[in-house]
Amino acid sequence: MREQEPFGVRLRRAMDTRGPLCVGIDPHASLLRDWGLDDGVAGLERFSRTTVEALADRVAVLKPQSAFFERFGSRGIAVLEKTVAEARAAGALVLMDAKRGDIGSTMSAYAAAFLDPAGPLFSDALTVSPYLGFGALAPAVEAATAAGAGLFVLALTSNPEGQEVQRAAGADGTTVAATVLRHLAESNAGARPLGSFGAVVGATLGDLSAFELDVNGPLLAPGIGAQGATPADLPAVFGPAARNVVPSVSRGVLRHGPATTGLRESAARFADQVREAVG
Ligand SMILES: O=C(O)c1cc(=O)[nH]c(=O)n1[C@@H]1O[C@H](COP(=O)(O)O)[C@@H](O)[C@H]1O
Repeated sequence: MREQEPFGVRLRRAMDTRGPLCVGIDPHASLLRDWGLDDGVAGLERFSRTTVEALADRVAVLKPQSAFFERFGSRGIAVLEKTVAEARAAGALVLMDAKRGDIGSTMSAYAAAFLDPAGPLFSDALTVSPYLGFGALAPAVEAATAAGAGLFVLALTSNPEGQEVQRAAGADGTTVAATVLRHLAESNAGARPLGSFGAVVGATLGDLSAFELDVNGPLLAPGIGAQGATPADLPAVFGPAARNVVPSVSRGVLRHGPATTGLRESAARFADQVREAVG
């Protein structure tokens, strides 16, 4: 039985009350250094806890990037577990950025790792990769639905290298990205006010009017800040779908730590700029 409301319902509410900003928790070695922390598990823990304490009570979504925790092995994963639990307890929705994707039978295990409410890494949503076929993600779709969780499926990523795969077209001229977006629209059909199955669409990509971005689900828009995009770019990239965009910033906010005020003021500035750009 579902233990909580669907992710799309919870996300829409959070976007409406807190504003739509997502802040990534990406403990780069260079950021740990800049914060005066050691590049080890103690530094990782301090960095993550500081970010959660500064932001989890005010931004809609926090997005820990799993790789930065995995690089410390089991002790890093233990910090990730605490980070997820503390962020959720403080009221943020947690999007686990692990970009998982495998054949269906293995995808079931990834779903158990991140989308089973009984698991220690259970998160409100998970980033997943559709490049083994959207259908291979079915176990994650099922697990997310059962748990009231969500998925963000890579569609048009913020990095320039993504285009050779994502804009490749089949015999009928349909691009890979358009196919992913169509599957998402089908997965979200009938959901109100917003489906739980989102797309990742970079804010760096310029005009995307060739793509049907209205999938009745959220659109995670990374690339703001360090990768060069700004909130002012959102209307031109997303058009009418901008109302469903969750703009995502990692280094652009994190570089203002370790002071809590620095992190909060930076997030507030991005949130203001998003409000000015998309209302
Ligand atoms: O899924 C993501 O979050 C993601 C997708 C994408 O297309 N581009 C992208 O940069 N990301 C992630 O978003 C974050 C961007 O970090 P900054 O460039 O520091 O804001 C990193 O954690 C990336 O892994």
